[in-house]
Amino acid sequence: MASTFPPALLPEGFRDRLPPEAEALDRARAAVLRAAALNGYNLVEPPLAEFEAGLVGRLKSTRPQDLLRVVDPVSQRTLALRPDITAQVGRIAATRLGHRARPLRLGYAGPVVKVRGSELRPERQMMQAGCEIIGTDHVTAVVETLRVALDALEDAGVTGISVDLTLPDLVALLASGPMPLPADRVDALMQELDGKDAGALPALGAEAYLPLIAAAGPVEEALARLDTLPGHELLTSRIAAIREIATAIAPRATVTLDPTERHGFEYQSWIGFSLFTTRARAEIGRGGSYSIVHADGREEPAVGFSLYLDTIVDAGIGEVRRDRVFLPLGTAEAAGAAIRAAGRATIAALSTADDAEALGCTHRWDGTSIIALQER
Ligand SMILES: N[C@@H](Cc1c[nH]c[nH+]1)C(=O)O
Repeated sequence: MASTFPPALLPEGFRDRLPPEAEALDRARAAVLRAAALNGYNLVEPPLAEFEAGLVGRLKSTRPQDLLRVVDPVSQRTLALRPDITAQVGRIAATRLGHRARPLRLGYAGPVVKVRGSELRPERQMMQAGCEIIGTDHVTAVVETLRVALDALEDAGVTGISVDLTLPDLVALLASGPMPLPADRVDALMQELDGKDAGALPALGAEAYLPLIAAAGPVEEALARLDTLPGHELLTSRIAAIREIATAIAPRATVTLDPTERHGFEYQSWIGFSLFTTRARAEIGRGGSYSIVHADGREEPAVGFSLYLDTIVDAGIGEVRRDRVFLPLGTAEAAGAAIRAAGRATIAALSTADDAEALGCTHRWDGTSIIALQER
């Protein structure tokens, strides 16, 4: 009979996680939730889908075209799959937890779905896990979120961590104040800064911004270059904040600064950061400050981070092999229970034909003790 299955089993950007990666993903997720709980963040579990209108607007940046949407036959309304849990945490903080004392600390973990993958990360479904502090975006809160992110990453077995700091709203603020530039040129300037195209700045009348291009790299050198810009209160306070953050996390991570990096920071405000490991090309996380829009239009400051657990797992991090002990048919239940209590997995024979090695067992129970199987 001809197969009725489609030639590609899954849509582009979606995949099955198999062993041992599925287990590594689960472990990474547990590491984030442990770090969150130990640092006083309470867990929230928002749903996978909600009304489109609920996901757009809360953080001022999500656009309907960035959402994977469906028309719900039940409500006759457009639903969207969440592309980012941070916006949902913002909704919860502004509504059902609006009365709770601030700062409010919330943690989360779950899958998110993007309408499009990126070059470095073609997957459209990813596991996101993170923490948000709602009620402040002070530098002390930024330092705390970075420390919790580092706790989680270290617990997950990630090494060679670097943190790339950025100042998402810096150019716009400088242009509207201390380093004036007509509003119609600000977008062009930002694009040239994205491309680090120093040659294009004079044509825009934006020579003053040249030091921003040079001010990318290891944090101390980058700050020294930023210091050469004429002293403005705004810049001085940002430089001081970057120094404070860098000093606080430097013992645990390499810190770099790219003051004009905007890519991926659609809603972050004064500070943003990307997390990397030497073992993966793509980011393993991102975060920063932002504001949550309440129903009455009031904006509440917040700061947080999200880790992209798939990138960690794809780098081969977090795979822990557990001993697998084969229990021949008829093994006493108590014997298996004792082996499991010691943290080993048991694989019980269901028939005399079951083969320990073929089933991936590392050991076998011989009725009195655990015998290692030969390495194949
Ligand atoms: N959710 C953002 C990162 C973030 C968390 N909190 C603030 N920013 C992202 O995945 O890019």
